[in-house]
Amino acid sequence: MSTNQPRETYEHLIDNSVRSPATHLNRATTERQTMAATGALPVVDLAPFLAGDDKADGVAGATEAVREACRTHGFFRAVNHGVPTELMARALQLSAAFFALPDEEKAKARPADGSEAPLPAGYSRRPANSADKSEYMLVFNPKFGFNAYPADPAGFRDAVEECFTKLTELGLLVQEILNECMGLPPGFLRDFNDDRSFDFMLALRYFPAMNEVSNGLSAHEDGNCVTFVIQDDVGGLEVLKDGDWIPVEPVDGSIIINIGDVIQVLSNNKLKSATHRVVMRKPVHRHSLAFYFNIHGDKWIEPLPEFTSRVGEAPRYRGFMFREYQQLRLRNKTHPPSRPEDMVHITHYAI
Ligand SMILES: O=C(O)CCC(=O)C(=O)O
Ligand SMILES: [Fe+2]
Repeated sequence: MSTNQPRETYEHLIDNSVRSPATHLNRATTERQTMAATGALPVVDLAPFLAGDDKADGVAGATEAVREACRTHGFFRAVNHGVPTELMARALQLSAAFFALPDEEKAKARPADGSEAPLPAGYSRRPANSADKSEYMLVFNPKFGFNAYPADPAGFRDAVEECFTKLTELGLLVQEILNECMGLPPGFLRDFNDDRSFDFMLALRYFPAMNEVSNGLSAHEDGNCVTFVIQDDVGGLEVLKDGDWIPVEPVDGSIIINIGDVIQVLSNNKLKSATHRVVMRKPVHRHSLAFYFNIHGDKWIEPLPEFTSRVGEAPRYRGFMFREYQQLRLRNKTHPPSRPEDMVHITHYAI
């Protein structure tokens, strides 16, 4: 994750989703959150947290629902999360319009060489030797000035930036909820992870299934703190749970949230960074937006005392600098290039 990574080496940092059936989500906040499943994925209503009052009805139940989902699946579907459905649909639609442009047009959305960004921003495509088949636009928090945008389609940049802002707010909220779920002192994660310069978002387009089924994105775990996925109505994202691949069905207006390796390590495996993948089964493109709520590369990551010495449990991981882990993930995917078995997982630091 150092600056000036050669262009071909950054794509696998991405461990990384446009409209869906007219499913109407129940907006009512129930006293006790249910673990009701759409497909088999837990659903959590975040409305109680957005009521702006810690004591709002439903906060305790929703916190418990998040804890349970992160413990059992590492994944959940969030509803009433504060990101407008209209914004998500607009961003996906404009993203699809961008990817439909000729390659020469898309290639113009590239930053000048020498950018100081943690990863090269702008348009790219997974190399031909990659098992994964997609193209994407990578953006950082607009305030750092790293981003390169296409001139067309009009409104794409605004939609992407609005999404970035809303997803950052959601990331901060989910971080607070996880802090509570993990029983940490109030504000611990907020102070520990107070730099937003490594957060990034991908607008992704996957290619139509070639035969009946094609690889979209190989099985992986996300290396960051928490990931947020907004997907169109095509489907293909799947989560591994107890040996079975569970489909993450598209549901209009919902956002998929999953725990990454950093939280799994900090919690000494109490919360789970689940294996997931994208499998293309339809002869159409798939679009998604994946937002990586990350942590600064210089942070030292190790299991917290709350989950080790204070409870008499052995740490399951040795400590590491986040940047080092990210670089290992990159390098092993590209030298030699790109076989799923070359992927470095968090087990690299397991004790
Ligand atoms: O596109 C998706 O639905 C998921 C992407 C993903 O898993 C990732 O980028 O890490
Ligand atoms: Fe992922």
